[in-house]
Amino acid sequence: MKTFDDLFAELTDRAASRPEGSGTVTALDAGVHAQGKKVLEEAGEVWLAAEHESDDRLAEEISQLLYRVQVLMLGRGLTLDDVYRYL
Ligand SMILES: N=c1c2ncn([C@@H]3O[C@H](COP(=O)(O)OP(=O)(O)OP(=O)(O)O)[C@@H](O)[C@H]3O)c2ncn1[C@@H]1O[C@H](COP(=O)(O)O)[C@@H](O)[C@H]1O
Repeated sequence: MKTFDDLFAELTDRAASRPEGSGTVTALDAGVHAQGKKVLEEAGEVWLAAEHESDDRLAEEISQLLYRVQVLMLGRGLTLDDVYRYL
């Protein structure tokens, strides 16, 4: 099963190799403003799912929020260590 760190490594590779058809590449090219909007949008969906949807739907929304946070991190050039040192 993929972990948070696994996904970050995968997205870092996408950013470097820029494979055709990658949604991550498109999201990175859209810039930090668009990336931040996606984080906010997914956070809202997580909130709504937590109040109104099943555990499985909530978990799916959380996975999308984690993905969007990682895209924003890459967009700003942050590493996992930059964040983990505050945990
Ligand atoms: N984990 C994710 C992931 N989570 C969410 N998303 C994207 O976020 C979308 C869901 O978010 P929204 O609710 O905003 O849906 P949407 O508005 O229809 O999305 P868009 O039209 O804005 O793309 C999905 O359709 C994906 O485009 C993800 N896209 C990719 N990944 C993983 O990232 C890796 C790299 O993916 P690619 O860059 O696409 O190769 C792979 O392992 C993927 O599984």
